[in-house]
Amino acid sequence: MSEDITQNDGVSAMRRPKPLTVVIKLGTSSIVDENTHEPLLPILTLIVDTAVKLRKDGHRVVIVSSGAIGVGLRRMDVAKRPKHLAQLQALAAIGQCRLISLWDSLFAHMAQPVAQILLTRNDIADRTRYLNAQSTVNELLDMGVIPIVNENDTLAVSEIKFGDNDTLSAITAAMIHADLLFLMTDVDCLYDKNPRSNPDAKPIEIVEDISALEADVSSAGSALGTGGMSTKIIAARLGTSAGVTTIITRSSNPGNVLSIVRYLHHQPTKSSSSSVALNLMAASETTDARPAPPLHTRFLASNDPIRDRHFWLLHTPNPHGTLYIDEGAHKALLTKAGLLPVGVVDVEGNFAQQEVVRLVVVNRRSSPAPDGKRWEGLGVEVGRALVNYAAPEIARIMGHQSTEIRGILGYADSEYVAHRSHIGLFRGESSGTATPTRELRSPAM
Ligand SMILES: N[C@@H](CCC(=O)OP(=O)(O)O)C(=O)O
Repeated sequence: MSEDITQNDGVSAMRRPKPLTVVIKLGTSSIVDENTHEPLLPILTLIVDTAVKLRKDGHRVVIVSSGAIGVGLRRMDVAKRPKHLAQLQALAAIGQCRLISLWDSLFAHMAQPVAQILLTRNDIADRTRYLNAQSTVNELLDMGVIPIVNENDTLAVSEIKFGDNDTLSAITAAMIHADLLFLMTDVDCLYDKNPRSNPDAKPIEIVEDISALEADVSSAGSALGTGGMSTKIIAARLGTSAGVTTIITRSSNPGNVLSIVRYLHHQPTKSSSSSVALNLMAASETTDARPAPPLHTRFLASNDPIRDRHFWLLHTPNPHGTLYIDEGAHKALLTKAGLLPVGVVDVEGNFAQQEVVRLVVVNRRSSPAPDGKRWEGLGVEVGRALVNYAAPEIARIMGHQSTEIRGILGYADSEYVAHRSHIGLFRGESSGTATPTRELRSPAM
């Protein structure tokens, strides 16, 4: 992640880290006052200042901005967030237009163009739309524009909602292979206990392995927003699994973002071969004399990130069905083999070829439910796959050798029910779309 640059004299060559792609997520409570719903102009102005400085440092910046409903409440003089979905959607439609115009006018003072991107989960579910969203955001970044992303609340109903913008920001960051995701919140960082009720709570500054995290995430979201600390942890799991270093820091001091990025992007020595990737790691911090950055929690990105098609597969909502597979098949998937029909135990749903299904591991030796439901509802979801055969076909070939497929179906498109490159396996991160069969590995809380 670093590049060689040759100075004008053509003699001295040094390495300087490549610019970063930085996603900054602001929740409703950072955008509008919780009681009056008036925009928090001092914070918004500082965010603009920070984003413009990051751009001047050469970085690519995306803002994920909540606040449409909050701004809509103020615009229509509605005192309390309504419960009715249609009213919320109407307020979001009113507020989003004001919100983006507010961002646009603030950034216009600094001659910084911005763009509005509104997404629903369905946009992510459809592979073509996902790739379109990815290339549009990348194109905007190449043009030096700051995309401002929010959920398309007017279209999103519960089953196609991200639900909270923490998740949306992590999916956006993963989609564009961001280096850093900042989740701005009302505390400096994550603590081992709730700092509001425990004065001796200790900050957690670096999280190397999020699955081993022990922290109190009981702080609820604000009256307007939907998130809280727990959705930030889910977002951090998503982000880090996709190779995005995820940072929690205080939203009331947006300048922290700039200090942290500069700290992480700093090149310690001229001759060092260290890269941005190394700088994002905890170990490098013990060896250089940089001034400490502001307090924050940094979740380190996975060294083996799940990206592109695999990330999309795992986080696409509403899989079309379920394949129950045995433990032998699961083991084979872990060693990077594809899914053969012999390892499939049961099929649920009526999906077609090339649709996404859940993969659920069951223990073949434990007998299926006696009520004729077979394996339905049993097992643990371990991943998702894009299948080569439709549900009725898999029902016929399951348990058989691949060499028998042609004899059974009259044709054989592939020896695999799903090719390994079309299978994504969970590693402890949450898709936010988990099924009841899925055993989520949540942090000890
Ligand atoms: N999309 C919604 C915000 C969703 C939400 O509540 O997000 P957050 O405030 O980040 O918990 C809006 O713009 O009002």
